[in-house]
Amino acid sequence: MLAELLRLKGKTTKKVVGLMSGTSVDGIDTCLAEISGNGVSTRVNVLAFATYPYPDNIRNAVLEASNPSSGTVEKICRLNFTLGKLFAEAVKNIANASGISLLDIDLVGSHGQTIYHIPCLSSDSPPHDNMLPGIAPAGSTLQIGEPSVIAHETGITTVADFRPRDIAAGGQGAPLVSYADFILFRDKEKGRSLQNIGGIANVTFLPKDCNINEVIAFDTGPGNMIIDRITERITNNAAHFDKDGILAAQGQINRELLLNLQRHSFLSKPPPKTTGREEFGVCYADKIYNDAVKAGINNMDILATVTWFTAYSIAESYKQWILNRHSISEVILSGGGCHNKTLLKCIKQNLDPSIRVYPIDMFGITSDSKEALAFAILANETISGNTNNVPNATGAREQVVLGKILPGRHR
Ligand SMILES: Nc1ncnc2c1ncn2[C@@H]1O[C@H](COP(=O)(O)OP(=O)(O)OP(=O)(O)O)[C@@H](O)[C@H]1O
Ligand SMILES: CC(=O)N[C@H]1[C@@H]2OC[C@@H](O2)[C@@H](O)[C@@H]1O[C@H](C)C(=O)O
Repeated sequence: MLAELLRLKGKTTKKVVGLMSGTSVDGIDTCLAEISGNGVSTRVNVLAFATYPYPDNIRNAVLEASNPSSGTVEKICRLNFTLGKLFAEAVKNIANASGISLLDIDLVGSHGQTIYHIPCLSSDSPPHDNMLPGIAPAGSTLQIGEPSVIAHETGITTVADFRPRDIAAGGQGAPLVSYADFILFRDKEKGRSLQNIGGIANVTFLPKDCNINEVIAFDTGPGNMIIDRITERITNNAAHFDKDGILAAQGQINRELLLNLQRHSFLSKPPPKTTGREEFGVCYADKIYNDAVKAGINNMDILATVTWFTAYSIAESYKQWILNRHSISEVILSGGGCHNKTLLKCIKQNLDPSIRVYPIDMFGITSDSKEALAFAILANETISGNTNNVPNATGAREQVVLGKILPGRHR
């Protein structure tokens, strides 16, 4: 293993595969990139990207495992190795599609699949939550997709399980892409927001000419998660998302429903903050839908209103936590939500007209590939021995080296 680590540390340009499946549970984002250098001198060249969709049974198994009322230790235990296989297949598929041998890939960085996330235990958490009273309560997080399977099946050294070390350092274990955003997008002339719209939406704000400790990053709230679930309800599961925002465009905003949504406590919570299915998942969205139907609101208006609320939660978080001290010149969007034209229109309407809003694709990175690329970069940092969390984003007490390293087959 030492020989492998020394080989990798000595290699200035590496072929790295980043793997990420997020809270939308739509599939495995797989990015093959050439990464040169490390730290602030990192340079990346994306060679290939693909999303390998989860088969329906796997998607349902992940959603079931993520729900405390249906998940069991046996289901999670089995799913961990099943996803490890699928993630390994994703590496093999992207290598095959790119016409390169697995032997030419130096490293894999795998986020895995979040099953459950507890950002932090408050000091007054119920005893059964905080089982070690008197010892600083920490949060906890679980990502599965067994990296030992990835390393064994591909023969490639794999870095995975990035979030726990940040939580061990007192942070919330998320958001982590802010490190990659800093590496790739900091600018000497202007402040810019990198806004991810995945199942959950999160922002990295890079003040003009900032250093890593000046980065502001947090989850802004729901991304596609509520929109997806309401779309499933109004289409009786015929659709999992509002393609291009076509359905929401047919509806009108219901003021009463919007006011109710805007009262969600997450919006007024100061950073550092992260969220997930636990707060904005199926249970939350189903209650919103069922109450709205009882109030006589029609389906398209419900979808139009939650779409507007998602945009509002993003813009409102800028006003509350960024624009009070900084100016934002541009917002660069990534994540699958970029494809929702109605959501993009709502975001622009909620932001000051002076702020330019455009997709990340203008920087040669597709909106769907950014997170997978970020975990390739994080893996390169870990193998280089560099700290790669952003304490200002997660609340960690210090910068730490994230992840666990599983050596590939002996070369
Ligand atoms: N054409 C489209 N029109 C509207 N929405 C779309 C379209 N394509 C994808 N999406 C949305 O993007 C979502 C997937 O986005 P993405 O892969 O960025 O989420 P994720 O990475 O799983 O989430 P997170 O960043 O929270 O981990 C889908 O669930 C859907 O809501
Ligand atoms: C626990 C977890 O998986 N959180 C995700 C989720 O999806 C978006 C947002 O919430 C972000 O905080 C995080 O993922 C991204 C990749 C991050 O860590 O930056």
